[in-house]
Amino acid sequence: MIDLYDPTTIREADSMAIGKFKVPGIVLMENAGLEASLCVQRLFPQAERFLILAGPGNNGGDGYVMARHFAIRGLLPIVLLAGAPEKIKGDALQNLEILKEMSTPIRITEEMTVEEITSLMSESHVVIDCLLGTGSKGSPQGEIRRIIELLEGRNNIVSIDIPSGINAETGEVYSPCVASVATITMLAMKTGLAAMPAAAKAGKIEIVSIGVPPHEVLPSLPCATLWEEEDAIATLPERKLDLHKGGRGTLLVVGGSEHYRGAPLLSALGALKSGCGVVIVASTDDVCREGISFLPEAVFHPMKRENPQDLLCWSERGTAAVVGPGLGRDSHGASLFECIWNEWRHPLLVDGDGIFWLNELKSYLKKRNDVIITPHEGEAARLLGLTAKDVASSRLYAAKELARQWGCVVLKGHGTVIDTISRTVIIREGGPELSVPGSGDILSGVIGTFLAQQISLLDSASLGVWIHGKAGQFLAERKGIDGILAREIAMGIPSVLCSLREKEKTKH
Ligand SMILES: NC(=O)C1=CN([C@@H]2O[C@H](COP(=O)(O)OP(=O)(O)OC[C@H]3O[C@@H](n4cnc5c(N)ncnc54)[C@H](OP(=O)(O)O)[C@@H]3O)[C@@H](O)[C@H]2O)[C@@H](O)CC1
Ligand SMILES: [K+]
Repeated sequence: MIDLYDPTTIREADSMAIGKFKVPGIVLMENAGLEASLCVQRLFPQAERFLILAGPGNNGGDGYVMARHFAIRGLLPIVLLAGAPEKIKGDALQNLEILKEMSTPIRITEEMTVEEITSLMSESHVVIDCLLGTGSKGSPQGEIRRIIELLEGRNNIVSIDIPSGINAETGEVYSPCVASVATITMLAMKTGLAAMPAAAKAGKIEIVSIGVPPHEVLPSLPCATLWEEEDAIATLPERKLDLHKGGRGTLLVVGGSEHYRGAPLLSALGALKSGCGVVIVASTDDVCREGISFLPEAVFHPMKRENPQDLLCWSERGTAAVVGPGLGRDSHGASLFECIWNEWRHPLLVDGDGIFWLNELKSYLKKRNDVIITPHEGEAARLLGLTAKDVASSRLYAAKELARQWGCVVLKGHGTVIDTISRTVIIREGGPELSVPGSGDILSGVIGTFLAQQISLLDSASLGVWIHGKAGQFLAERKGIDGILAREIAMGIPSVLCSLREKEKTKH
């Protein structure tokens, strides 16, 4: 698990380092710049010529320290000051003054032509972005804007602390924004570096020390966490030797309609391939009849249109339900959804058309605190009264708002965000291979499986998303990212689980 902190918390930690540990700010900057310069050399061992683009704040200050250490090692740094030099103050100014005493070239971008700047960029082995850090606000302006625009298309940029032009708290990307091959971030990872769309601008992330122990200056609860394989291993349900199928959970999947017959079957497949004990597909007569040949391992419950309550006969045996895959948007779908939401007494996952009905029927629905909703950006936008573009540009914010209304939300898309108001988890496994029809249905079954085994909402959602993403990734490595069928993702899940359990064994 990688802990993530917003810029305000990081700035408080910096102040605490200065206050509690009595480490002067200039020493923190020295440590940050020295460590960052070493890190750049580890990433680019052959590089000799470094172009350091420095903004007016302390992010620029880190750049002057880096330039000094490159020069000490006999390398060739050049510093370009972007923006008015009279704005530079404090620790950054002091480091600039030191640098001025050395022979390192320092130039002011405002006095340079585009050709001069771009030819320096082209001649450098590595361009280092020290334009804006955690003190940046909104889209880059003035000279900094001009310089970022000139960086467009370059593939040798390393950003210091954050790529200039992202919002380090929300993961929003402003225009223009630096796109880096690597980001060297100080003290701890910032939330915006893990959240899409900004995560795509950061490249490989390296965390460097500023000379104080992070756990001494950072709060014990991070603002969010990035899930890793070790978290999936730690969350896997236990498998005792005398396990029976009931111990693997009993999941009811409610969905399917005339035009969407496959969705509940894919959800059931996702559940069975994730190790669910019993899966009951409650659907139309046709789906149940045809479903038996697709998935004979499932139990089928043909629904009575006139009596949705009939489904509740599974309340005794069932331990969780998924409602929504292909459910349909006619009155039958509405009454089924309302019945399950208001009367099903076990944890519930709402997906697909279930999310449509959630929005339509919200004033008729009881308050529940055992529900996971799994919208994609379009569905999230509808629930929030925003556009899909708004949601895509600020995924952390959208997930938090949805969690406030519904308790636990899985905002799908690359860099899935899971939010329960008090906790935020980001999962980066999986890529474009997962954006295929039926992939979300599979995911609902995977998460449903863990819910059915009494794993908490947050852990079920995180484990389900991680496994689904990893299955996609394994598949993409062998077959590429195009033409994957959703059922192939499900078929890959046992290998993911197997590899996690193998690693679990070696840990003990
Ligand atoms: N604190 C510490 O102990 C340590 C901090 N460290 C380093 O300091 C960094 C934070 O430094 P910081 O606070 O000086 O902010 P930073 O991002 O460099 O720039 C602020 C300047 O940019 C300007 N500006 C803002 N937005 C803008 C925009 N959109 N477009 C154009 N200009 C804009 C803003 O102008 P103003 O708003 O004041 O007019 C101001 O002049 C941090 O990321 C890390 O690298 C490390 O050394 C470890 C120790
Ligand atoms: K930067």
